[in-house]
Amino acid sequence: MAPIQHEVQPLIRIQVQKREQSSQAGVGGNVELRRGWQRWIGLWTDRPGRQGTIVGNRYVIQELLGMGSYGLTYRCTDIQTGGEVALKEAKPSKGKLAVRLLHREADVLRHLQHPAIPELLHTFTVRRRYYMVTEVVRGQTLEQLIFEQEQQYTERECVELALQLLAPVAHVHSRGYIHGDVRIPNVILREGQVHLIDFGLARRLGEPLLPELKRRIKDVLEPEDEQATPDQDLQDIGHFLLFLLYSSYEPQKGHEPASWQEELQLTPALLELLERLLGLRPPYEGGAEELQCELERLRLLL
Ligand SMILES: Nc1ncnc2c1ncn2[C@@H]1O[C@H](COP(=O)(O)OP(=O)(O)OP(=O)(O)O)[C@@H](O)[C@H]1O
Repeated sequence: MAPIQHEVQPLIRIQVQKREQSSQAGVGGNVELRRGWQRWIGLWTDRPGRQGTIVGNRYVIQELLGMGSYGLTYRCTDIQTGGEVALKEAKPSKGKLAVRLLHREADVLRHLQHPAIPELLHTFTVRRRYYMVTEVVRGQTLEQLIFEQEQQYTERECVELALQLLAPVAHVHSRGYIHGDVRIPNVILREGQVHLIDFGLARRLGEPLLPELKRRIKDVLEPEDEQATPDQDLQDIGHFLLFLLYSSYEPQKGHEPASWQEELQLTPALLELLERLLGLRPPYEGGAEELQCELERLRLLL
């Protein structure tokens, strides 16, 4: 498969790299030594709970679903209902910021109700650790599908997936928030249906980025990203589409890296849509609704 990361990277707004860069910000002195030390402490303090461990007298850990920058998420059995849930814990090594983000995530999810967004079921604190319980989405993230399963998507399938993703994103906007982190690792596909997860960076429309996060990513933050606007999620859908489209790109022999426009050779209407999403042409003033109409129109052409 094509080296997607490399090809798309120059265009991807810095979100993909935010996490790595954030750990470097403000580090002085012997950077390597300090980083190594922090990594070691992180590995120890963030070691996942074992299978069979009961959390909060109610949730039995079955497996670790994933460890992100600020949280550990487990698939658990709820002893009270017998059902499966996702249990997310703030990453201990990330201290108060991770706990704050998890509280914010639960607060946002409380305001959302959409079939493509996991429902918030419960929050609790045990031994000063905060936990959030949501519906579990059994499936694979688009990141896993593209990079591990080497799944390839046609233009039409990409448009279909973007349309599906737009539904929960539009719902988030209609409730007065932006998701703020619409990326392939935060989109799960289950039985062909898209689900949007990870609301840790969600913000109220117009709300500036948390000062703690701003400090960590000050080198890479674009000024227009500071105040939350729906455009940021739409731009992220543009990057999401690029990742999907590159999944079926095969470089020619002796190929020199070129722009994504040259490499992907897209249907003109799709090219225009992407350029508008990525800020290379006038944006969609009508937000998610206008984008939805455009994608539906495009689907008929492909
Ligand atoms: N409700 C869920 N159902 C199924 N899997 C989930 C769910 N929530 C999270 N996961 C899995 O756990 C991983 C980490 O969860 P999440 O993205 O919420 O953590 P995070 O620390 O906020 O990550 P990030 O670094 O991407 O911000 C996800 O990539 C996904 O694989």
